[in-house]
Amino acid sequence: MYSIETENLTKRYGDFIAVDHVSFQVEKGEIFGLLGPNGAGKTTTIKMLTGLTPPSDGDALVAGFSIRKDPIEVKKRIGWISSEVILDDDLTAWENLEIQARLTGVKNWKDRANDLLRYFGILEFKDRRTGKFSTGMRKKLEVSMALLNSPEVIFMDEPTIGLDVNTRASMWNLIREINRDYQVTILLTTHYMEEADSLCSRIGIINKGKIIAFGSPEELKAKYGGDIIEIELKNPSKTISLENAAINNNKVRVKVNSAELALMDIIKAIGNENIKSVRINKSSLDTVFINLTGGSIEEQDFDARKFYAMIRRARR
Ligand SMILES: Nc1ncnc2c1ncn2[C@@H]1O[C@H](COP(=O)(O)OP(=O)(O)OP(=O)(O)O)[C@@H](O)[C@H]1O
Repeated sequence: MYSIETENLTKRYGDFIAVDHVSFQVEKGEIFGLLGPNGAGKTTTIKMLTGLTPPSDGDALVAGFSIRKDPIEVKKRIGWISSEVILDDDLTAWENLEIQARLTGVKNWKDRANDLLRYFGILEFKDRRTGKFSTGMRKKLEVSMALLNSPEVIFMDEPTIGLDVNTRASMWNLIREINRDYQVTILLTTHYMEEADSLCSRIGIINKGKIIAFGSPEELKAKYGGDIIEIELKNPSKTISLENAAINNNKVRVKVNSAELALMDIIKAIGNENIKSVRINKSSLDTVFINLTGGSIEEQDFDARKFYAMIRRARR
């Protein structure tokens, strides 16, 4: 059973195609990741799935309703956490929840709000202005707001962008916990490989508006990844014959399916006496992305614009 099914979902801005005939399914209860560099089309996909912008072509069913025909029914059944700040810092946590309840048309929200604040351990701060909240507390409140209408699906656009390492780790735990305890399907976007690897049961890799690969992190690594064995030679002038090897000065890089299985044969082929050091790089989503696109999602892709907008608002 699917919580999200997209078919040829497409968004054009003039002649430019931001999302290009994207089709995928997200199973009920899973954490699904859309992974890709800045400008790949992740936010635009979320905006279409949450009814914020209509598709130019194609359609999607979210919680069983068409985003084209029944956007209002879709909105009733989803929660959304944007990478932008959504809290009003001049209001208390409780007042922010009240606004959320009004915006989403949730009638008897108070018991649910109390339960959520208790679940996240911030009930005692409910009457404190959110301007005084730590980043971790803000995230918990934002997630509480997204869960207020008991959604079937929560969309999270770059949920950990700009967070420090510790807060990011807490956010990962929190995402896993709400997925388990509230049985909510989660679709998140990220350009952090390790985030997708750690959190998602399945991933769609999106680049230039197209899904270029699809599967569990393990499947993607097995199909497009591969381990790399790097050997430093003592005597680079000695001839070496190895398949899939790139030799550069005194370094040999060999791409293999499994480093553990291939290592002994490679050492034998090179000769023990000619080896200075051995390094193994295990297959990662980074290798997958490089193999698929020829480039990597690097830290420079980090979106300073969004991050600083968030900080400015948080300080206001
Ligand atoms: N309203 C718009 N008008 C014109 N082009 C747009 C509009 N919104 C997005 N785009 C373009 O569509 C492409 C996809 O943008 P989108 O925001 O979906 O990417 P993304 O993968 O979420 O990356 P980011 O993390 O930078 O937001 C980009 O090239 C962007 O410039």
